[in-house]
Amino acid sequence: MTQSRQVQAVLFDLDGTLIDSAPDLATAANTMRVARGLSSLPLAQYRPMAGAGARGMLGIAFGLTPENTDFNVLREEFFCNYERCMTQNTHIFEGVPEMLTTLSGQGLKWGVVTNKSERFTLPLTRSMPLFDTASAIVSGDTTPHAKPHPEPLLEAARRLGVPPQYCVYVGDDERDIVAGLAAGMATVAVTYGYLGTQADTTRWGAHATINCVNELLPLLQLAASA
Ligand SMILES: O=C(O)COP(=O)(O)O
Ligand SMILES: [Mg+2]
Repeated sequence: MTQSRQVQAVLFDLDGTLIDSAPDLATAANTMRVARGLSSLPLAQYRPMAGAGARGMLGIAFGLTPENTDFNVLREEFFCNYERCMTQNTHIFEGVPEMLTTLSGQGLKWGVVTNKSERFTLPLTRSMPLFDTASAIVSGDTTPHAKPHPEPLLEAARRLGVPPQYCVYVGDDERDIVAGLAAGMATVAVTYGYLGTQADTTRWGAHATINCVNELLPLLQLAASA
């Protein structure tokens, strides 16, 4: 982190940052393929696009883009499948529970800002006790705009009662960093989720990039004492 600022709260993206939802997203897309007589595709094929949610999965499964006329109908079918399987093989990334416990122990608040809609975010986070200690959970449809718009991040900061300049936003996609910077927050890009360490995150403009969960706390302590 290059800027000197006192960190009071850490906000996290959900998919690809706190949780690995790629297996269940892939299952929802493969269910659609199988229903059409096509074979399932391997998870490795879906994984790099998991950060783009339904759009990413439908792109891999059927080469679909939001410009296709039947995109919305197929996306709703995907959502219905995902709703049925979304807690089956989704897990929290290694090191996340310990990292959040340490953050809370240091008196920092934490929260979630995701582009997933509340329809999925709320049941998913309620199914994992980890999220009981989150001070705010803001979804893609909680405010009128989703990331890369800064509004959901500003809403989370409001709910935490922490000015945005004292918040750090951690995410695995360029839209996370764009939103964080627009909200006036310090930003950290992560590569351990769906992208892999070869990902070129430098052009996103994040204050820092981490390749594993354990790198976050030293970075924040550095930022806090800089
Ligand atoms: O489901 C999505 O579109 C992505 O969700 P995320 O913002 O938590 O990465
Ligand atoms: Mg993400």
